[in-house]
Amino acid sequence: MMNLDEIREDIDLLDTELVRLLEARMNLVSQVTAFKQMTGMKVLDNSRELAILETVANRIENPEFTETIVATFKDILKNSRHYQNDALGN
Ligand SMILES: C=C(O[C@@H]1C=C(C(=O)O)C=C[C@H]1O)C(=O)O
Repeated sequence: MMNLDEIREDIDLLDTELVRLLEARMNLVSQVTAFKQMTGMKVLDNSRELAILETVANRIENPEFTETIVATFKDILKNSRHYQNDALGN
């Protein structure tokens, strides 16, 4: 079994990767924002968000983590909308 420092080192490595992935996601969200600005589409797309959350829930292997991970993705989507609304001056 790993000691606490070793476990935290692994968490830090994963967090590094998560930040990289979240920044890559936000770069794509930023492109969606530009598209919405040009087309006048609304920021919120409820059916798209429901589809994302369903896909996420289906991908989780350990059901013990479902609630936490789905809640995390709900926050990601909420903050993505917040970013878009700020960028669009809403
Ligand atoms: C990025 C979009 O805007 C919103 C945020 C989403 C996201 O962060 O994935 C998904 C749907 C929208 O409510 C989008 O429409 O694709």
